[in-house]
Amino acid sequence: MSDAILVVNAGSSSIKFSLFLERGEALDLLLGGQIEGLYTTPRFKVKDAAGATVGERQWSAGEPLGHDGAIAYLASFLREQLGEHRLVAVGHRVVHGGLDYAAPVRLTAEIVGHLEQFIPLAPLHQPHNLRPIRLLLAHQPQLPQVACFDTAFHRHQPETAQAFALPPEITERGVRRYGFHGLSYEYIASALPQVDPRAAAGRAVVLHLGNGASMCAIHGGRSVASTMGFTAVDGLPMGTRSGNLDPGVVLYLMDELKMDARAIEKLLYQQSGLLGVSGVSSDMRALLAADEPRAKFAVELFVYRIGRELGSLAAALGGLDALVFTAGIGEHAAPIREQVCRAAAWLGVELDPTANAAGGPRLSTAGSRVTAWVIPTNEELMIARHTRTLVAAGAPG
Ligand SMILES: Nc1ncnc2c1ncn2[C@@H]1O[C@H](COP(=O)(O)OP(=O)(O)O)[C@@H](O)[C@H]1O
Ligand SMILES: CC(=O)OP(=O)(O)O
Ligand SMILES: [Mg+2]
Repeated sequence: MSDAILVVNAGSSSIKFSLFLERGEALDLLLGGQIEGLYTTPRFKVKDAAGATVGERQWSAGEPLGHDGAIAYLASFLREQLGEHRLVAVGHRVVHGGLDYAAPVRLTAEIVGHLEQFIPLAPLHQPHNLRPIRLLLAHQPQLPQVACFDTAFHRHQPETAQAFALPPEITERGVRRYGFHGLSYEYIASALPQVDPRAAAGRAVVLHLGNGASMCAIHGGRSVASTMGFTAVDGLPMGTRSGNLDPGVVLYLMDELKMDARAIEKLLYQQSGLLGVSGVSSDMRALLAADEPRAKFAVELFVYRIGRELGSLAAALGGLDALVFTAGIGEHAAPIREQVCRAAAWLGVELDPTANAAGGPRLSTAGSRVTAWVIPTNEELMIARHTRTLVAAGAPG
């Protein structure tokens, strides 16, 4: 029998989860999976640490499963899987921690109330992140819950990296650059010393290219700049998000197209990015396989923007020692990595095409001045580590 930590990453249409067992110093994955397609075509799939399927279910269109139903289903599934093991804590990914949360925190109803104020800053994520926390607080108030924030890793960036050029009365309201995907970057920063000690002590740009996509400049293990800002719609074009935009475009949409805030929100978060530009799909696999010129242009634009941001982040670092690719596209899309590395040749990146086609981990030639790597991210393990540390320290709940 072991103590178990459940990790929950609840998104707008999916709930991802992992169950870890505490084995001395180690956190061993027992199982991990997700319920995706909530409200449309819900599918549940769970695998054990060796990748074998241990649970699978689909719901028919006549059984619209939402967040609450999915959580109830998960609770009974996990109770069964836990068997002899004892659930000691639940760790959650919470996307926005605002100004106040620069580290993980043991959750109380009061803190959840405080975190609800950031819903407008992360409308695709925050409300869904908080929902299972509220439900668990109501049903199992004695079970320790910990929030791990995507913003926390970036909170110690230099002030110049965090500030917008706005008057202080606006900045003081918390209107500043936060940056996201911090749990992923923190995990990569923890793994890089074993992979490339020189870069871990020096200057690396990590490219988290998933459905949400961002890049982070890391110096000696600390975040110094990132492409996402006040919200997770900033920076690179993403699956359905626009990425950075001249703010004048928003004024134009309001004044000339008479769009209100909700309509603009929908456009920028759900109808833009790879999906909006291609008109085909938000999924990079579909775009790489498509012949339509618009699909090709969406990929070209994605790579171009990455190249531009790379120059900017390398400038913030004062040079570059390594590039690290991670998340769905970064880990699996060799053609994207190849194009990005070619666009980064001027910085000293020399790609080894064979290594790239093989998926790395090293992508650069032996003689390359700047190294390039694939490191699979593990936000769940990072959350489990934080949760264990906080609960072991007896943080009050
Ligand atoms: N083999 C692949 N080739 C190209 N893109 C891929 C591949 N596998 C996954 N992806 C991309 O990764 C994206 C999902 O990344 P992921 O990090 O899992 O996202 P999220 O955690 O934000 O849901 C998908 O939208 C898809 O475009
Ligand atoms: C912050 C963010 O964009 O997260 P995700 O990639 O999960 O959408
Ligand atoms: Mg993700």
